[in-house]
Amino acid sequence: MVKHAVEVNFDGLVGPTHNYAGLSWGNVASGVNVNAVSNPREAALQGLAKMKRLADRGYTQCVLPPHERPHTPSLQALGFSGTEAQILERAARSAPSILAAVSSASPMWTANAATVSPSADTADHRVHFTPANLSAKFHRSIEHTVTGRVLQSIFADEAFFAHHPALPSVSHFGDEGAANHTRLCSQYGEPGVELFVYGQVAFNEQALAPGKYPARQTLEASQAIARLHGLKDRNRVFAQQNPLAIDAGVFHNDVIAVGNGNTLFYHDMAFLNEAQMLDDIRARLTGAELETVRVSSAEVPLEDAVASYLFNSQLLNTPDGMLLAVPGECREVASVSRYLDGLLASDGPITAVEVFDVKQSMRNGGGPACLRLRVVLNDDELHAMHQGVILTDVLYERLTTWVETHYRSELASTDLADPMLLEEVRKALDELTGILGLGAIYDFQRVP
Ligand SMILES: NCCC[C@H](NC(=O)CCC(=O)O)C(=O)O
Repeated sequence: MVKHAVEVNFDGLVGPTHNYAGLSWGNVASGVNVNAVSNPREAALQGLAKMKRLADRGYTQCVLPPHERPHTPSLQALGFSGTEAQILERAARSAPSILAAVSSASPMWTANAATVSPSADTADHRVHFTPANLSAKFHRSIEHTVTGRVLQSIFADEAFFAHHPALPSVSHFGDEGAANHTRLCSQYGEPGVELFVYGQVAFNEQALAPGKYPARQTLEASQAIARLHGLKDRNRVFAQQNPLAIDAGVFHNDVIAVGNGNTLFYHDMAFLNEAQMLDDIRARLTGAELETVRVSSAEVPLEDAVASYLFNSQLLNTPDGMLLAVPGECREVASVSRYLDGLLASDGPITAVEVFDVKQSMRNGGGPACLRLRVVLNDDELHAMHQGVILTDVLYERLTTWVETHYRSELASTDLADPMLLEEVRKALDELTGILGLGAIYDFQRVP
């Protein structure tokens, strides 16, 4: 019997140290906005407003907490010693890039938090989670420990949920989580086809790979996740990203493709071997025909797709078709805005477009889809998970007040060494774990 299931979106709450440090080579926005002054308060409120709008429309919306930043244990591991103030001061003086890396609010992009396989797809019929090692970028490689703790705290019941440690943190198994993973199905509760998209093959030096920018996800990582999660051949497809797209700034596949239900929305430059991939999906998808919404380079040039983040949109079911939740930048790029008008006039599966302002995050290369981790849960699983992270009106109000109380409205790279900032962050996060009922998830809460 197929169980009723829903897609739950877990958005990352933007952390109090949100800043522009230019840490992500290959991510165009991160490079362009390096050293701009950020507004962490506005960033967090924009994220909360997106969550609230979707919750108000009836979607089950949850929150994932930010991480402790600057992360002084990472600085200590790299040889900076003394009091916390001295550690920050010494890092700022001799290694400002390292201080910036351990201060990034990058855990906000929860599409990179983990890969999640719904119970309808897995061999043991549990929901499987693997935090992404994010080994391609130092500032992101320090996320998975706390991400794993948070996911285990929320999905604690072993009868329903299985947790794996992150893959080995080396480039051979570079894993960027759900940003390179999308699932196609007829109904959420039916077995689906999980599409794993990788940037390069690690153990074959001859294989085609991008020449300019790094490919963050490897085939070997994707295959390992599929094995760990107990996915059978009929529940998984592996496809390579077009290296030309990566070299044009498509550092994750979710910058150029998004799937939901039986629909795959993508750009014609997204995949290296599109025809084969579509055949592989069609051969496996049961209960529905695959619908493709393919955007040609003639309609939307690749650079416009990257500038607007058209494909970094959330594709959501509505009672009559699908809603595309796009970033505001899509209406600022002429070809994309025109395309969206045409899309709405067509009679395809996407029947509505709504604009969301997540500009603070966009300037670091994170659109609406980067900010959320999708977790398909059946009714029993939804009931079994920790309820304190579900966004209700009350929680929205509490989190908004919490942000307004604790967040600065300006942050420059020179502020990262301010010991007051670290104190503010810890005070705020300590309060947040209380609000969300998550227990001691941060290092500073666990040190005796
Ligand atoms: N899925 C969107 C991820 C965006 C993220 N940006 C960053 O980390 C930029 C941070 C900075 O440059 O300060 C990344 O590239 O992984």
